[in-house]
Amino acid sequence: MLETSNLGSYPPVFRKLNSVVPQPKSYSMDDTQVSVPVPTVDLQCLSLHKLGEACESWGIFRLVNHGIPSTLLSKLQHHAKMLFSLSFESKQALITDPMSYFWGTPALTSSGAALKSSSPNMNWLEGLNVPLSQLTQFQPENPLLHCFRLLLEEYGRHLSRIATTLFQSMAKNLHLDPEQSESMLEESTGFFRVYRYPPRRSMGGEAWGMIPHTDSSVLSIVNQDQVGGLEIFKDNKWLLVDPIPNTLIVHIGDMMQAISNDGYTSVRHRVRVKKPEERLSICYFVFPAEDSVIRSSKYKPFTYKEFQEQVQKDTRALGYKVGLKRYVWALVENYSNLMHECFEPVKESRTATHLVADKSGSENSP
Ligand SMILES: O=C(O)CCC(=O)C(=O)O
Ligand SMILES: [Fe+2]
Repeated sequence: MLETSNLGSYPPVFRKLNSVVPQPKSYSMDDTQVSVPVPTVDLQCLSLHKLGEACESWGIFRLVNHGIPSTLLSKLQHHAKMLFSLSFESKQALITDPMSYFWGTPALTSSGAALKSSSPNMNWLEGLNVPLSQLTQFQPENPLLHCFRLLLEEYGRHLSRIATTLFQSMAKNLHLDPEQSESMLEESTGFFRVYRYPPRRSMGGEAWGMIPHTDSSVLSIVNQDQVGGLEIFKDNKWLLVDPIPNTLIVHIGDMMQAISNDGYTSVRHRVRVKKPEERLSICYFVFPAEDSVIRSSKYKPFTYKEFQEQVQKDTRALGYKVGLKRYVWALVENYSNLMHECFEPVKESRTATHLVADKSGSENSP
């Protein structure tokens, strides 16, 4: 429950607990909530067949027997909770480069600052952005932050191991060329997002913690507390992914979708904030090496760097992420044919976006 004494820990915009946040129609909250048992993958006895099925049919799975001590998971959650409960001003002062503190949006620039978007949507969250490769440079004097940093470092080593093991098994399943696939998951690109979703009280007090989106990553690995709120879109329905202690949720991201030639799907998901309790999650994202070219029969070749720059451009200009649709061969070709038929020069402002943008698609996120 949100204690009044804790109010000062929230960014001011979240302190008017009963204010209604405007949400576009496509994000309407009235659909029913049904829990879904997402497929389970056991990392200790990894079945390539089960893993393949989960990635093809769901784009998400629950990971068990991952080898992370439960004490590390609970210490991380506990420390994250304590950090977030510091005053808003202390967090702004303490959380400095290479970490960053943000709220209201998960869309950040490469330096970790909130990205200015044309979208009016408010995501009901505050978060820390933590680039793993720069974590050792962060030597905070604050003992709580120092301890949290050490825990994240240890956790980061586990997640690099897990992501690599999973990716290598996926690459085997997909018969990827081992030499080419090596640069498709670059451990040094890994970063954490630690989120707190402030609670909402009754009476019209509803908002999205995070609006519907797909992740741009190869893989994303979520460690959520027991409050719940993560939902996925499957078979035209939004379904709740219940929290289960000591398990992790793995999402297929856009890059994995492209690498797999659409064999695996980057799952659309969102976070609902409804309960009068705050929710905490610690999410890990990993990407291809920035300049490695991703080739597939579905998409024109691109590097992750280009993709990310495009996502940021779209988010600034349109208010949402166009994502992979921008790179679909057929759409790109149709568009240029259309232009030739019209005998018109292709104007800078009329890019393929106008043909492929899908506002229900998503806002930018990792
Ligand atoms: O907090 C969560 O459970 C999910 C966060 C998420 O989807 C994201 O950061 O992209
Ligand atoms: Fe996400």
